[in-house]
Amino acid sequence: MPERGLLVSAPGKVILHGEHAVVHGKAALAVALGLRTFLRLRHGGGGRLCVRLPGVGVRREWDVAELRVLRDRIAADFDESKSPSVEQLDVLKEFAGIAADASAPDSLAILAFLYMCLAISAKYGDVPSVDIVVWSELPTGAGLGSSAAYAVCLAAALLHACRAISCPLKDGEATARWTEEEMTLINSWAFQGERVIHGNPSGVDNAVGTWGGALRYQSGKITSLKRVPTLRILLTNTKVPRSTKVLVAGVKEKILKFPAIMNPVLDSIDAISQECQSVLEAMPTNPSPEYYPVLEELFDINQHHLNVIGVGHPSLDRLCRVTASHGLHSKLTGAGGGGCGITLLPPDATPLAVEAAKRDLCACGFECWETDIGAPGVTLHSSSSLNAEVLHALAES
Ligand SMILES: Nc1ncnc2c1ncn2[C@@H]1O[C@H](COP(=O)(O)OP(=O)(O)OP(=O)(O)O)[C@@H](O)[C@H]1O
Ligand SMILES: C[C@@](O)(CCO)CC(=O)[O-]
Ligand SMILES: [Mg+2]
Repeated sequence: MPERGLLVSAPGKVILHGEHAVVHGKAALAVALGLRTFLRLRHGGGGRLCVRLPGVGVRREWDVAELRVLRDRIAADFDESKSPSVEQLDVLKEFAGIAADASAPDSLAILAFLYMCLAISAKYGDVPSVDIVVWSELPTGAGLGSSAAYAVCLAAALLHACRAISCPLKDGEATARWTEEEMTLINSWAFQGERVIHGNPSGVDNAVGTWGGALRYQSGKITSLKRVPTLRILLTNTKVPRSTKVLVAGVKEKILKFPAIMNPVLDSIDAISQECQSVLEAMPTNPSPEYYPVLEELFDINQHHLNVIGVGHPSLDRLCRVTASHGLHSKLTGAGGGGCGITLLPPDATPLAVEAAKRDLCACGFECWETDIGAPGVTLHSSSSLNAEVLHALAES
């Protein structure tokens, strides 16, 4: 890789089943999306570190010397297995002029950046003098893992800048992936970044952002699905804003208040993930309609459960009603409370029915699109793969 810099990307994700339950030790099934976050890092020199995050309206620049002092102030023995402490985050907030209880997208993005940059540079090298810009095809805060894709890109780029991971890209190659061991390191640091943004993440989103494909995740254990059929999924963004951190905290509160009522619901969600995995692994790669009634029923049951644990929203109820009126089954995906829903499109759904459903969803003010699933995880790109459109967007940001 030339010293000029690097370009990395990581995919968003769709959780088929197991959101929220996965935070409490149950299984989740998740697939990587064909929508990605990109990060370009350029070695700057001049002792400055510059970050541009156009998706959340951030443009910040610091003296590397100033960041070194800050790092030494919060220095502990930083490690990829250590959570950021409240005290460390308080010092970073004060430094960046962020209110103690701030939860705005730009504040959380800066905080995650500062933590990851200082922690990684403390462990592996020095604070790098670089220019970083991050942009995304993912909607922010809509349930598609934008925070994890951001954290995975940051982890890969900062580890690379500190020479803690190699440069797998060979001359003439457009893209390359890191080794399993390096991806494990990227994933662990991305998890710490997710902790800054989410408070108490399960780790499923950063696992998908790192490894890509389709996987089962439970208590940190990642298993690739044996076989993933080509599922057609319609994604719908209700555009209702919500915060994963707040929703995850709300579920925890409900479980503590009504353990005997909520724990069986989480067990049932776990059984749904199990059942869905068995069906997916039994399905032929090419879609076959006979498996779909079970998948659809599992969507319906889980959507009810997610309402019971308090993460539904009237906009998501509406989404489910609209698609049901066209014979299609939907559930929320990610943290819920608004954000995105997914609709299963069986091979025997007529193009007319799908088009009519899309039209009615758009008439509700929602945005919907079909996208590929099972995309590759964190990837290093040659900088020549930046197309004109992207270069223009970078110049504008
Ligand atoms: N492209 C980006 N640039 C900078 N920060 C980002 C970007 N994308 C996401 N973020 C950060 O992640 C936060 C959104 O994370 P949140 O977990 O609430 O939503 P999500 O990850 O999109 O959904 P879910 O966690 O349910 O899948 C934003 O508020 C911002 O701080
Ligand atoms: C809601 C949740 O289960 C998924 C968010 O995409 C939170 C998490 O697993 O960290
Ligand atoms: Mg998130």
